[in-house]
Amino acid sequence: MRVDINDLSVEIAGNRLVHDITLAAEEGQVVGLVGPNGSGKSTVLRCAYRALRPAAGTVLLGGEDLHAMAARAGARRLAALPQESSAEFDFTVAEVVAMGRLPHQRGPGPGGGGLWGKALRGAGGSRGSGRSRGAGSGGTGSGSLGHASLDARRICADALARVGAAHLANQGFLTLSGGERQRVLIARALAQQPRVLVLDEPTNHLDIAHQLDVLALVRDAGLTVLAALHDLNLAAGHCDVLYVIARGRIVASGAPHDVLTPQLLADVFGVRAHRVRHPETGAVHLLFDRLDRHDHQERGTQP
Ligand SMILES: Nc1ncnc2c1ncn2[C@@H]1O[C@H](COP(=O)(O)OP(=O)(O)OP(=O)(O)O)[C@@H](O)[C@H]1O
Repeated sequence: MRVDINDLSVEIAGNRLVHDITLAAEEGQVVGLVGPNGSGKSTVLRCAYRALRPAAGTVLLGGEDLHAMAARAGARRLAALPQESSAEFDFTVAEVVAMGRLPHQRGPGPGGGGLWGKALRGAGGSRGSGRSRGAGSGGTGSGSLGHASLDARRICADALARVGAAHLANQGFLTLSGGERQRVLIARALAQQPRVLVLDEPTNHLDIAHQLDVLALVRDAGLTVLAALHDLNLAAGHCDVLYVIARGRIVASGAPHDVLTPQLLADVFGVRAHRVRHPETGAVHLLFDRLDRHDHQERGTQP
């Protein structure tokens, strides 16, 4: 399913954070957003997964306005991994992944019982309850899916296995390391079986092997992906198209190595870049040195 973000602007408390952002991800493309800290990547993505309503512009999923869709219809099409999950899930890993199935569950929606109610309580009500569970103390591994269909259980188990976290199924989410949490939240997004994935820094907290595994997994999932990434080599190696954002505006877009030129990297990121070839694969990699701040400021740009 293609994604079109058209002329998107976001204002908070009278400040315009992003201006006239237009970008497109074609069906099955992995599209990366790169840019310095505070440039607006998360703000754009938050509009794309409906955590923020834009002041102007649209987010279209397959040509339909996401912000005009019912919540459940949107969640069947699009799953998100926010940069920092504010929810402190007092649930087992299996239960957290099972929440990915909520948009597909028949019966009452938000405000009703079952998993919807449990998830909503978890996002707010359980904060600070201190009722976290250790490994092996939290039930059956199918967790809250005790009453779910075999199909849903299989989908959740498969999603956990794909991120290499099947062994964590019974562990309390609050007891996980940062990288384990990140992988479980990616499994939850996969269990949602969306057509579009929006990922804000998916490699956050992950060791290098898991960074490569998760990006390969995302690449191979066949979904349309919109991802904010800080590591420019990972972005170049795993994205079909990159958009560069600086100070709330898109300043470049295209195939990764056409976009990440030494000039752009100097202007936008304040670094001197050297292109080198991998001795075995021949793939281009970038090496960076910090540009002298004085030089950088004289060019009228800000890192
Ligand atoms: N709720 C808010 N209120 C005020 N300013 C905000 C709010 N949310 C974001 N901003 C500001 O908007 C700008 C863009 O923030 P955003 O989180 O989108 O940047 P980013 O490119 O994702 O940064 P990073 O790489 O550091 O994650 C920043 O200057 C930030 O301080």
